[in-house]
Amino acid sequence: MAQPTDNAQMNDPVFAEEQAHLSATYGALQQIGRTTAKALEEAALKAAADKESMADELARNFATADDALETWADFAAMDRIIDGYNLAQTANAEKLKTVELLLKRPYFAKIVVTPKSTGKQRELYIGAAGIAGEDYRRLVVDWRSPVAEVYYNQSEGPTSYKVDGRTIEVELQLRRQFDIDENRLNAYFDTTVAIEDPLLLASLAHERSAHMRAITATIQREQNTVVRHEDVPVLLVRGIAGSGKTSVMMQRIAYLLFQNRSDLKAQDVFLLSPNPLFARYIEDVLPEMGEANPETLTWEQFAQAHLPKGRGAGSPAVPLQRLEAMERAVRQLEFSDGDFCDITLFGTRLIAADQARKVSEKYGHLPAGPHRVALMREELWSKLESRLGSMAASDGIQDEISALSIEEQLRILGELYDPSTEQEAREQALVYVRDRFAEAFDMVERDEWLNIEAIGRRLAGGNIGSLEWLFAKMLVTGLSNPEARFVMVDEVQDYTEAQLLVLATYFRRAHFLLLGDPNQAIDEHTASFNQVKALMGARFGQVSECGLMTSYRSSPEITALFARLAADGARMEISSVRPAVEEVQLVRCETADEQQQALRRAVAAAREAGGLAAVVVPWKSDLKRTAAQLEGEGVLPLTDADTLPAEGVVLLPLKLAKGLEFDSVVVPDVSETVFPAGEDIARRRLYTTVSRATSHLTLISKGAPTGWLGSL
Ligand SMILES: Nc1ncnc2c1ncn2[C@@H]1O[C@H](COP(=O)(O)OP(=O)(O)OP(=O)(O)O)[C@@H](O)[C@H]1O
Repeated sequence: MAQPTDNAQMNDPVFAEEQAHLSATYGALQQIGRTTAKALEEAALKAAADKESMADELARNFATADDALETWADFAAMDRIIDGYNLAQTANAEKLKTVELLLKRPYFAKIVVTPKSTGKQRELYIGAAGIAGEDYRRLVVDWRSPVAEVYYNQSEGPTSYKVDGRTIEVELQLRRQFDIDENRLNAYFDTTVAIEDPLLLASLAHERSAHMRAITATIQREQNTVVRHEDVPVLLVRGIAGSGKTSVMMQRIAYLLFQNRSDLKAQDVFLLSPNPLFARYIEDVLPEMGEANPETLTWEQFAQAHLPKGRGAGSPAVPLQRLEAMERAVRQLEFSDGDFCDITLFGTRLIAADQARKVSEKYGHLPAGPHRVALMREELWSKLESRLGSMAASDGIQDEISALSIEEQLRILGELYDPSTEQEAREQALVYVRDRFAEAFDMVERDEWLNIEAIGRRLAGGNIGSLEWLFAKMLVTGLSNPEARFVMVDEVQDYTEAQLLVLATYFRRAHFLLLGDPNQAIDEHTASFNQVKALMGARFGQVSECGLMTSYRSSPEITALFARLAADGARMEISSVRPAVEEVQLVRCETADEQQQALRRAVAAAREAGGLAAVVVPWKSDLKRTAAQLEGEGVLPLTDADTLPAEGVVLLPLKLAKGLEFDSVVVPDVSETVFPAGEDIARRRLYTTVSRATSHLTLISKGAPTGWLGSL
């Protein structure tokens, strides 16, 4: 391994050579940037000028059918030319984005490989994106390109990578990592082993920041298995706390977007995150990699998007058997009179329940399910149109329009209401009525003419909560998102089987990446990994699995503590790659007063240690009391609506701390009363709490500490 000091750099020919290569690459990138920006500007000017002259030259002659055809052909040709400009502009804009990204750090690694087949040595520089020089030679190779796999495999000598399922055998002669800022080479390292990976250690040594960072340059071998995993219906990743599950998930999204560049858009990817605070914590990772964010939502946001207004997401603790019974019952479902509702808007009934019932009867020969509902929806749509048509013809409407302000008339009609003929009056009235009742079409589209509550109760054989309501709607109307291509579920151990079934039904064509840690299941009734596998296996046929056992977050001392708290199977394999910091502090107090003093001292020490510290309490209901104990200490209580600050001391409940990390963590009470030794959920809650800390952990106990801590 070469890690040149400043002095050594002067005399190190390799360093000088690499600095020269970096300077040349940087210069080339700047040149590409300039050329591309110029091309963009010139093309924009030319397009504007051409559009103007093309528009002037257009004959706009519709006198005869032939003239009209010719005019349309001219228009189409003009459109094609404009499309061509737009395409070139988009490509150039993309290129400029890549240059901007690479100018921050042109590359982070170099590999020298010799393919067995050709025996011709290749030198490749790997960066956050790929780009070719003006001479068309590859300047930087994208980290997601097939050959870059060799870098992540981390072994010198004979190795291989895959292209379209074909294995390419190569000899890796050199694997060099770089610490680079713009055009300055700080150091280079020739390495293969993670534990001696200086770039990784340097990256881990940086203070943690308010936002999660991409780990592109330092993805480890076991993590790379997940990032570059072949496309499978369901990939289940089990990883200990801080093993990089979330980081790996973000890298995989970037990888998939690259792999499927031609047809996968970020909006076809969905990310289920534990809470909005966490969603904000990760929102910079993909943009930092030059990619757009996927649709990120919590379970509550997902559920509420489909539930009737005012209905909460409800409890997810619904037995799976109940949903399975509903699935069986829907096969025998018959609609009955009470299953239909009026569509009413602003006090006007636009579609009567009885109309919906009649439409349903018309399709009575079909099973009461998605196909029949789709046909009914279409017919009710037409009925709504005719209803609005007759409303437009009624006298009252004309008075309503006349009473509108000038601004409203212009907004809705695009002109003032001043019809010269009956026909014109009716046309304008129709525009007005359609605008006023536009929401009614959405109501028809959302099948609000169906009484899902009543149908759901029949399917479930009793009263239903929000989750059953949602599932009943999916079963009966076919509500789903068949366009979604990938669904990522972080913290999967916190989902119940029922929630997973709802997600699997809604995203029925998507491929799933599920990441979690059974030791971090902090709620009752959530699915075990075996249950996750059985459920997803039954729906999608195949569940592939990967494991992550190294902690990149916590010091060895903290990792050793949560490894002791892990369930037996995982305990032995858990390790940390960070340098040692300090022992975990356990402060035993006998009185409430002592505990408060200890807490205040711990908070002061955490503040002193720098970075971001958190006081993590078990429940939301503990917040008020702890905040009172810490009054005057400048501790910031956090809620769902907040964003994580870069430094200071925050106070938050465990549920909100999920997935996050802090330089210091203070736990106000780890006594037997709060974490009873006989309860497994207490073990998991303690494991999750302590594993939020990267460097400093202080546990305070009022009375005897929980038996889960053993002889700490
Ligand atoms: N290969 C890596 N290189 C650099 N940093 C890494 C790497 N892998 C993980 N990390 C860092 O380790 C920390 C933990 O990562 P992450 O939050 O993704 O883990 P996790 O498994 O999702 O954690 P948890 O389940 O405990 O919430 C983060 O600070 C992340 O940046």
